[in-house]
Formats: sequence, C-alpha cells, structure tokens
Amino acid sequence: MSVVSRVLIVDAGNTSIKFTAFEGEQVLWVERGDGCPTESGFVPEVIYFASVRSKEQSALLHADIQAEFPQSDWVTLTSQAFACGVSNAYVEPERLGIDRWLGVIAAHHLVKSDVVVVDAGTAIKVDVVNKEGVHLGGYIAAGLAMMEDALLSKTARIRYGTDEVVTGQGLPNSTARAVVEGGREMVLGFLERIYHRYPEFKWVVTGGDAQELLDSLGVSLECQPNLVALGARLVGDEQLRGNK
Ligand SMILES: Nc1ncnc2c1ncn2[C@@H]1O[C@H](COP(=O)(O)OP(=O)(O)O)[C@@H](O)[C@H]1O
Ligand SMILES: CC(C)(COP(=O)(O)O)[C@@H](O)C(=O)NCCC(=O)O
Ligand SMILES: [K+]
Repeated sequence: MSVVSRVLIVDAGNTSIKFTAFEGEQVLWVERGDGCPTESGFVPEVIYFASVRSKEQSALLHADIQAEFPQSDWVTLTSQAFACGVSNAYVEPERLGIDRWLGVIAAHHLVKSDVVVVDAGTAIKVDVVNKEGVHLGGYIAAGLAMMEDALLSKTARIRYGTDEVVTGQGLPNSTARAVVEGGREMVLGFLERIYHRYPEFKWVVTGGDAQELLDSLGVSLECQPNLVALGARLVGDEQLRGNK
C-alpha cells in the first residue's frame, strides 16, 4: 500500500529529464524535456527526484521544480547498499548511478527472476540481477549518440548532413551509414556477448534508444520505457514508510 497517491517522479539523465506523474499506482502521464511541465494541473503530494547530473545542476533543477510545486514534499533518491529487497553490487554503493539502481530494483520487482537490465541512454548501461534480488554488477558503454559525436569531434573527414542518415540494405556505403550503423553494431555485439553469458536470464530494456536497438536484437525481452520511474516509486515509497 503506498503512503502517498499523487507522486511526481523526476528522472534527470545526462541528455533529458523524464517527468512521470502517478495517481495511486497508475501512471497518469510521462513528459520528456528540460523543464518541469506546468500546464498539466497536476499537483503532487511528493516529488521523488533522481539525478545523475552534477550536484550544481541537480540543485538548480531542484530549486526550479520546487518553485513550481512549493506545497509538495521532496525526496531526493540516492543509491544505497540495500533497498526494496535488492542488494547493490558496488563496494561503494552510493557511486552506482541512481538511474541504474532504480532500474535494477524495478526490473527485479517486475520479473522476479534472473534478469539483465539494459538502459540505452546517453550511456548504455547493462546490469545483472539474480532472482534473489542480488545485483551482481554491470557495464557502462558509450551511447549511440556519444559514439557518433566522438567520431565527428575527433576526426577531420567524418562529416555528413542529417539528411544522409538513412536506413539502407547491406553493408553501409556512405560515411553517415558507416558511422551510425557501426555504432549500432558495436552495441549489438556487446549485448549479444552478454546474452550468451546469461542465456537463461530474462531481459528488461529501457532508455530513449531502446527501441532502435531492440529491432535488431534477436532476444526475447520486455521493453519498459518507464522502468526508472517505477523503481523511483518503489524506493521513494519505502523511504517515506521508513520515515513515518
Ligand atoms: N524526445 C527525445 N528527446 C531526446 N532524446 C530522445 C528522444 N526520443 C528518443 N531519444 C533518444 O534517447 C536518447 C536519450 O535517452 P535517455 O534515456 O533520455 O537518456 P538519459 O537518461 O541519459 O538522459 C537520445 O540519445 C536520443 O537518441
Ligand atoms: C552511467 C551514467 C552516466 C548513465 O547516465 P545516463 O546515460 O542516464 O545519462 C550514470 O548511471 C552515472 O552517472 N553512473 C555513475 C557511475 C556508475 O554507475 O558506476
Ligand atoms: K537515464
């Protein structure tokens, strides 16, 4: 049973901020953007805030959002050694990205079995959790846009217009396709290696680039766009219950 009903989850990633509004257990709406949605008329009882941005950026975001909802309580979520029945693999648990921590917790509660969690965002994170809720650890790799940006910024002749970024058949035959599809192949190879190492695990995938990758990944998996928000709800509610 939740301690509160109207909850706003703020998930600040390095590329975009996801705002998720809950009424009870139901997700009312999800907004992705840089600023707090104000015209929704939704006034949360509490805001659960999860940010992987710098302390300074997170503090500015906190002030902006709290100014929009001065009556709302505020809970900043941080990675812990243990929460919601899940243990953190990190020797220094607070250093695990809060997005990863929340995704791991949500995936465990969703599938309740051995699970691989993939979050394809600014960076691509893969975390492995066993059915007992033990986070075994995971990887961080450059995201699709980051790989492309690295090639564009570190080379003289990798240049192309956005109109050249097209899907094609067979091996890439243009600079744009070579770069974009090369990055995708890198990630797919990474994920397929993990699939062969954990063949019996269920897969839960989230993040803004998830769909682009899933279309090419021959693995049966569950796409959960709201995974981090679901984890934030679980952790925030547990924290509130603990404070009652
Ligand atoms: N509306 C959108 N705005 C920004 N990025 C988007 C959007 N839709 C899909 N994407 C893709 O999602 C990626 C960002 O994913 P996201 O999970 O939001 O990242 P993060 O959590 O690291 O901020 C971008 O690199 C982009 O390719
Ligand atoms: C790896 C990340 C930058 C991913 O953030 P995102 O792609 O969501 O912007 C974030 O999880 C983070 O800051 N992690 C801290 C380092 C770690 O998890 O080991
Ligand atoms: K994220």
